[in-house]
Amino acid sequence: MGKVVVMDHPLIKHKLTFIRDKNTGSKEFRELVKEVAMLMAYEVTRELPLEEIEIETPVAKTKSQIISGKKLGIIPILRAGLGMVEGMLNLLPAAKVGHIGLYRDPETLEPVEYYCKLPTDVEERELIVLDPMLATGGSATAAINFLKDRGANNIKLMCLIAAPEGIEAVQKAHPDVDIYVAAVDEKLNDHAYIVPGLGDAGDRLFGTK
Ligand SMILES: O=P(O)(O)OC[C@H]1O[C@H](OP(=O)(O)OP(=O)(O)O)[C@H](O)[C@@H]1O
Ligand SMILES: O=c1cc[nH]c(=O)[nH]1
Ligand SMILES: [Mg+2]
Repeated sequence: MGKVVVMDHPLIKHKLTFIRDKNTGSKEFRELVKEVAMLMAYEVTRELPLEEIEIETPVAKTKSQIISGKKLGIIPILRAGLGMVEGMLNLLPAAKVGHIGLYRDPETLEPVEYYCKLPTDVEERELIVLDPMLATGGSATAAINFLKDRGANNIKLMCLIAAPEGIEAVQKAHPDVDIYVAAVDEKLNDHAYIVPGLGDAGDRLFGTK
């Protein structure tokens, strides 16, 4: 079973409070989502393999470590996942970005695909799927299915807020995928919104209703 890593850093908790607040407008919301994604990138990359190279400082030759040629891919689930891309790229500038367009049908709650553009060598990359919200888990599960159908086999999922139901659904469908979240909330409401959550992440990022 994949692990679930819940961030416990004070900076993440602090910023998440203002992300949740309904009085936070789109500009600040976008900035905060970007910043939390950047802070989470630090944790989600913790296990990247290192290799030692020789360099010369102004004082002496020495051996020092770099990330060992691992190819990364970040995969935002449109739309709301887009809000996390810039923060990730700030720390992982060489990562390729693939996009999966999905929306959740408000009646059936089933994910509907409308776009998919991935790096050609997706099967060779370590992939991090981005979506602020993991509610029923239907969208994340479908996105990971797309990636696996195209040969990907090294996938992590990174979300801001998860419902217990969503974590359970992804773990059941994809037991090989580790899940990184800033918070696990209480439950889903009758419309499958996360409680207390932050509302509709896409609408708050982009100012739509
Ligand atoms: O876990 P689930 O029950 O599938 O719900 C989560 C999905 O719902 C939201 O997207 P939405 O459908 O609102 O699309 P949007 O990003 O375009 O707003 C969110 O960004 C996730 O992708
Ligand atoms: O709470 C939720 C659930 C799904 N999608 C969102 O944006 N928010
Ligand atoms: Mg939305």
